[in-house]
Amino acid sequence: MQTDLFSALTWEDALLLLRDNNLLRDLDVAIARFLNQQCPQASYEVLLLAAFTSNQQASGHLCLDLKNRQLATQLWGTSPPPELVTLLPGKPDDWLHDLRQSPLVSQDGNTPLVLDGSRLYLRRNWAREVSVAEAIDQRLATVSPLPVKRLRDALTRLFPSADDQTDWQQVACALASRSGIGIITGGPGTGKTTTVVRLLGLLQSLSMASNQRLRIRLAAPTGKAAARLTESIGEQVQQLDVVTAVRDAIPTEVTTLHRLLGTRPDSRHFRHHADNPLHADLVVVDEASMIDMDMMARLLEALSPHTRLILLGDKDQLASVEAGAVMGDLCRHAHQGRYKQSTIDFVQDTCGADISNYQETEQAPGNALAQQTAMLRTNWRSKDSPGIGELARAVNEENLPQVRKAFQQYNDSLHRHPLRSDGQQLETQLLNGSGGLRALFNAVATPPTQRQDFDGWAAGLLKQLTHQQLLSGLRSGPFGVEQLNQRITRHLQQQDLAPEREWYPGRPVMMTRNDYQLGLMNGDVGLTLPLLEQRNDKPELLLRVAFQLPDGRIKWVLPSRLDGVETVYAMTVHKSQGSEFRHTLLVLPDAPHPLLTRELIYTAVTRARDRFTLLEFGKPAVLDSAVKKRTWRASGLAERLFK
Ligand SMILES: Nc1ncnc2c1ncn2[C@@H]1O[C@H](COP(=O)(O)OP(=O)(O)OP(=O)(O)O)[C@@H](O)[C@H]1O
Repeated sequence: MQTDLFSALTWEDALLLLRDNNLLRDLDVAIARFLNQQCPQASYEVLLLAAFTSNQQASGHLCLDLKNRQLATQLWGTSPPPELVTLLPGKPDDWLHDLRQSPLVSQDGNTPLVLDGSRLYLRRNWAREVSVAEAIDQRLATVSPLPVKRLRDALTRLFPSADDQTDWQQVACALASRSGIGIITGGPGTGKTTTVVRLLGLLQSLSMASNQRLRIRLAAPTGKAAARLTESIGEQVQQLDVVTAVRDAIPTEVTTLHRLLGTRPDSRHFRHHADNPLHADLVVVDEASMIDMDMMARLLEALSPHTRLILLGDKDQLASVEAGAVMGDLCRHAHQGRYKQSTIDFVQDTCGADISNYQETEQAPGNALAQQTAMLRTNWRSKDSPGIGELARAVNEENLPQVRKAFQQYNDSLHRHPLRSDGQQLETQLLNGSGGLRALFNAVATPPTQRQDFDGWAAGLLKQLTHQQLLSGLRSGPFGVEQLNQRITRHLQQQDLAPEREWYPGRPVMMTRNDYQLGLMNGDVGLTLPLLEQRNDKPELLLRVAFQLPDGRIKWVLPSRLDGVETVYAMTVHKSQGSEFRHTLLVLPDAPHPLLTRELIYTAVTRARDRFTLLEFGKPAVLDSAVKKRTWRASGLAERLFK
């Protein structure tokens, strides 16, 4: 039943009106229609709430939390149209009452909608969340205590320089070695890769001492992240202080999660699942903040109970594109530690370190997962460019004076440029300089003459492409990547660097979907290059797009073979996750925007290795407003794990 202006509307009219006002999608209306077919007596309110629940996935939420103070924003967005709000009469308590009475709703997953406390889920999302929580609980219960003395000896060998200060890398290794799951979080350069390589050395040497060689698999959510980790792991394994046989038994090839689980053509299902688990004793997944709830559920399903899982990632980065904020939920209290006395004793015995400052309290108790979680706290890389680390920390701590101070203090690596939207300063910035597009286009214009040099040339240019990257938090609008890419392409044409054609030498492209036949994944970046081929004894210039595969090989693809690609002079911050660029430039629009959040700014800043530039089309307050806004995603995972 409803009131006011729209009192004569049926549930279907109301949903269509909401859809026409972009508050719902066609899919959400279709779900409500389906539910109405299943249960013709379903009430107006329940059908509307079902459609709104379905719509939450578009914003990354797993459910509609009827008791959360952000409910109004979840339902209506940041500027609710007052007359449309009356389409859903009543209050959350009334809705909860209606839902509990509805045959479409249960608490145990036997109905299309599930009400869990005050959280309303579509059954599939609820089932995913429950399965992730249960799988993590099971893994936590798989305790595999190694003899303390052997562990201590091995840890001392691997971390020889551990002084009086707590070496969190060593602690992370100790914790991860004792159960079926370990979580290592830390900002950029805090040594996640270093730690995991030492952990692999530790576990493999202890296992090989008992004549068992661990089957280890390494993975990351995207091809780019996998390629980056392959490179850094390869270097670190070489430096590992273990016997050669152990070093040789540590893989350095990192695959994508999709490949790890085994994609099947034309199917959403993977080859590995509960009935056909992965053949692995230890699985390490990097960039875990990019894993959504669905993928995490599939990953956990594909692991047999004895397989140890290590998740690495930065809990403060943007959450996954799809629904869920799994890493954030798993690491909710990582900063505080919340260790139990037994964990503190274990760390003292194995590492000789005192972590009692991070003990749980009565008000802040630690759960089993917290005992398996370690946060790395020292940024080792920032010694080279401390400004980036300082800025990232200030953003993370919502410390606006410190953000401003960082830009002033580190003006060699941090820059703020106010821009006019009608000027061409943006284009000038991107073209000039050592990592700029002009240098790239010049290099592209001189292809090697010998076939055997093609791959090396392409690898060098793909690396050069990462010297500079323009990012935006938005896709559409004048400051979104779509228009920025058009703008830059136009400018390159005006400068006679690019012709007015779709495909031309120097055009960087990004995959916008997975192409299993080509072995390319959504987010992979390629560069269009001219190749000199001999055809009928004559040199002919052919265009091919070069991609670097996670194992370092170059894959050449005909442009016409690529249908899911877009130009990528500018990239969304979401898509930049898992990548690092020497110079990262972030465009900020002329006014605050709901999508610009602290996590987004932090993620953009931490993509930069040497320099970070803010290109501001509006007032400095746009940055302040973004830093003050936190991303929030409705999910019950943390509560399930911390119950
Ligand atoms: N304990 C340490 N002592 C000295 N240098 C270290 C230590 N740990 C890591 N480093 C150095 O810091 C740099 C960053 O380390 P690493 O690549 O392991 O960090 P990460 O957290 O994996 O970084 P990313 O941000 O790329 O994910 C490397 O050059 C590494 O050699």
